[in-house]
Amino acid sequence: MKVLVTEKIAEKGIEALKNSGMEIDVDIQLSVDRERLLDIIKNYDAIVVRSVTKIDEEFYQHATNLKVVGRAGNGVDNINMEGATNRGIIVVNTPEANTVSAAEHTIGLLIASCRNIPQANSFIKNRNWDRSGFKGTELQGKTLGIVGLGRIGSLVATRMQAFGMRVIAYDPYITDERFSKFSVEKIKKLGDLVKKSDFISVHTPKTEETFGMIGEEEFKTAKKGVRVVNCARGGIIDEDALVKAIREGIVASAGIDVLVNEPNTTSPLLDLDNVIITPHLGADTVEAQNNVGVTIAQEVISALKGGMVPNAVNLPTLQHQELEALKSYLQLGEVLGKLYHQLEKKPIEKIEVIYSGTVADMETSAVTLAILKGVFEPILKERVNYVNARLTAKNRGISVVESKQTVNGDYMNKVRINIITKEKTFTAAGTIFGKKDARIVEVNGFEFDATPTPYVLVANNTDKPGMIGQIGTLLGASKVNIATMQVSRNVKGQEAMMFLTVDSEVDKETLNMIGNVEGILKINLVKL
Ligand SMILES: NC(=O)C1=CN([C@@H]2O[C@H](COP(=O)(O)OP(=O)(O)OC[C@H]3O[C@@H](n4cnc5c(N)ncnc54)[C@H](O)[C@@H]3O)[C@@H](O)[C@H]2O)C=CC1
Ligand SMILES: O=C(O)C(=O)COP(=O)(O)O
Repeated sequence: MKVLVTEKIAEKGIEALKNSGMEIDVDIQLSVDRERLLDIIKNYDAIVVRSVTKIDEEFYQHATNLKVVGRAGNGVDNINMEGATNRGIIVVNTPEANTVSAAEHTIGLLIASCRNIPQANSFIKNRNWDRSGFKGTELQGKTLGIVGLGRIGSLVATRMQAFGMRVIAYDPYITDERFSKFSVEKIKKLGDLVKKSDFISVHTPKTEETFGMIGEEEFKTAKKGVRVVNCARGGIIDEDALVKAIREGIVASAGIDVLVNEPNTTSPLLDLDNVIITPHLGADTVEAQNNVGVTIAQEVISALKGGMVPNAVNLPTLQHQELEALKSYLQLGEVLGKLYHQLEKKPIEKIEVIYSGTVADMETSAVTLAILKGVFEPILKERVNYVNARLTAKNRGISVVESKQTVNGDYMNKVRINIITKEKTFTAAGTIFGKKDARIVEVNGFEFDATPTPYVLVANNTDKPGMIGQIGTLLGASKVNIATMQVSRNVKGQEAMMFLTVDSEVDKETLNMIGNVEGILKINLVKL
């Protein structure tokens, strides 16, 4: 596997990638040398970027072997998510790794701007001593309005409370409990927050809704002398409107870490004395970069290995513990799904997934993805993965319905799939014994207790003497060892199903010979 790193990440991260046996190329120039990037990206399985490299539709068209985009950081606004999902490319980031640094930088900008620290520093370093031009303002007793009370916003909120600030926030997407948890007053309308705040700090992602959300209209109603900070994304506070509001004396100072266009040395904000600007340094601390580097390396490695990754942006969000608890169910889900196209050939109309018992209390959306991945893998191979499994079903006109039953049946937990076609419904069910032992417990109404193994022979036969012996003889003759064997029937003398786990592949000729045995109705080698 080859990984291209186009922006500076911590040495520890590079080492971790190398130690996993990947071939790593680091070329920081490629973040801005677009032509060369597009030219060589086809040679790579994964790319690791920060906020500079633009991962857009044109990029994906050249990245024909790409499986993973690793964002060594938090914001993913430089990455086209739809393009990745359509192609089954996993996008992973490190949303927790640099939050403290971003919050601390926000606070640094807030204090430095309201006390004119950078301006005074430049002044004295130019060999001037004059205290008259730098009078600041205290924080204590002032109102800080936070827009976006997420990871970083909430850290800023609690830290600024220690300065004696009254903290209010506008975030329509979080619960009242989150406001209470951080002792932050909830403001229902952005306009009201703007009117009440002495300081405004934005902490939302850049979205269609947030881009320009603090603009000319908002500045018209803001308190005269309001101070603003943007350490989130350029343009959340509209840059032109900010320049105007500063010139008009509405905004007393601004602390800015991010600009709409980066890198940028020509923004009019740079000409204003009461604006202090840093070149996107929010995440630039030793701790954050070590954290980010090591985390992204681990994530890219697991994503390349084809598994679920906790911080995959275009997959259900899972915490590490949740993922641990779900691992065996993901494996079981894939196994159940894989049975279908290896046993049946009918086009699917609908897939029902029923979770019952203890698994019903878990975050099962990822297990449904595992089932869908399993269903399509035998016919689409590596073109289907966790990222595009749902989309693949949708594009094929297949509806997917999940339901949960908390009542326990025969098993502590059970995952059941009903695959509905025009002619019939295929069913399969499985359970997890103990902590991690997956078992197939039912296929098409026949009950088993079968441990999935890479090769399974599944036969439908008439329930009569001699069937097992004949299959055993034919497999023995072709040197295939039977590991385990289970036979299930519902009515004596009618149809039965055999489940034989075998230690190696069974060749076509042997399969044909078994198929020709009188009483064998159907035989399939299933690869799980
Ligand atoms: N300057 C830097 O170097 C860094 C910047 N960032 C940026 O900081 C920002 C915040 O990051 P996190 O706190 O980790 O994100 P988060 O996802 O934890 O929190 C964002 C919050 O914004 C809220 N939100 C979304 N749309 C909103 C709207 N229209 N109005 C009000 N609230 C809205 C969400 O409900 C959420 O609570 C992101 O833009 C991220 O890219 C992050 C790290 C470093
Ligand atoms: O993590 C983020 O969202 C940041 O803004 C940090 O960006 P960077 O990795 O320093 O280019």
